[in-house]
Amino acid sequence: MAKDPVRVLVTGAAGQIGYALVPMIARGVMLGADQPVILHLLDIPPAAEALNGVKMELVDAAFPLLKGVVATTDVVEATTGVNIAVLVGGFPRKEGMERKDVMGKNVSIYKSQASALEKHAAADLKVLVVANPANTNALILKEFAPSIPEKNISCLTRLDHNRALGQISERLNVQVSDVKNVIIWGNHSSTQYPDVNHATIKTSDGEKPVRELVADDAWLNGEFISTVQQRGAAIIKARKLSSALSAASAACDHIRDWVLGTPEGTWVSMGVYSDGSYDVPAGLIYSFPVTAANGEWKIVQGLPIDEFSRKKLDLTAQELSEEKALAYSCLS
Ligand SMILES: NC(=O)C1=CN([C@@H]2O[C@H](COP(=O)(O)OP(=O)(O)OC[C@H]3O[C@@H](n4cnc5c(N)ncnc54)[C@H](O)[C@@H]3O)[C@@H](O)[C@H]2O)C=CC1
Ligand SMILES: O=C([O-])CC(=O)C(=O)O
Repeated sequence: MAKDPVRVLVTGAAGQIGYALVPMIARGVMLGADQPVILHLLDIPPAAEALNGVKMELVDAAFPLLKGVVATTDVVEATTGVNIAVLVGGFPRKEGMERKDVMGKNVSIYKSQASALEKHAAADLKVLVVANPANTNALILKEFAPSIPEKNISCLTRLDHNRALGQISERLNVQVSDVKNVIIWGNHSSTQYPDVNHATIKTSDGEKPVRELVADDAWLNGEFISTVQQRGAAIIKARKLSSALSAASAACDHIRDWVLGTPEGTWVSMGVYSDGSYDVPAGLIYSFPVTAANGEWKIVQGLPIDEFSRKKLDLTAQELSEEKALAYSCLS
């Protein structure tokens, strides 16, 4: 029997990530090739005409899985009945800006969208915040939507995770699909800690540690980390626009693995509400290694954390605590 359609909200749908993301969702990249979808697209009035253009193109693409498109500038209409919300709407960072610089503009959007989602979305709503500062926007959303279970609110660090896989694959000249279990800890910002201490590569002799195959700790502890941390800025410098196709693809990976489950023996990185695991302060949205099954994620427990890593986990937690305070000061 055909499945019932899932309603997926994309905010900022007239923007550049939105333009890359909506066709992926309509093709089944996010929820599977047998899952019909109804897209809810939200943007603000100055972008209404462009948003309508996106809707026209979705119609023109004749996607078999796409059962409807609601394109609107009305938050209530956009959020009504949605099962999944991918929140991309906001102001992107420009060259020379840190993600903190876009804080004031964005947190107030997330406060008001929290209320709309709480009132109008489906009971099983899952939220992915993409817009920066992604962790802190997600935290504000959580705090101003107390009836949405905290386990249903997350932010995107999968792009950073995929960037780390990509760097290892390039360095060793191996297939990216043979690299797994890198971790992005902490904030989706330049303090994030891309950790390869538990990452492996599939070889003809079985799985081997990334550290052993790279055999260059100076690179792994230095340039590798800074390249992943600064990749967003490098893309902005090259394109004069921030990452879009890779961000859209990562958003699909994030939701797909959350809803459909992670492969056996593989974890991914997701920004989720901290419960104090790994001595990360509770009450932050922090990126952890997670596995998912039956639509629920779980933080991978018990990984040994060496002294080098400990400092980096703490540094990015510190930044998130400061961002939280700054966000509240922007809201007051
Ligand atoms: N977490 C991650 O890995 C990444 C996050 N980002 C962030 O994603 C966000 C979107 O990036 P782009 O698509 O490149 O930006 P964009 O400027 O092309 O699109 C943003 C869209 O959001 C709309 N918008 C603004 N306020 C809104 C509101 N209140 N409600 C609904 N829509 C609203 C704008 O009109 C625009 O159409 C930015 O905050 C960017 O920094 C970008 C790349 C990666
Ligand atoms: O760097 C930015 O502002 C956009 C972004 O989040 C990324 O590409 O990781």
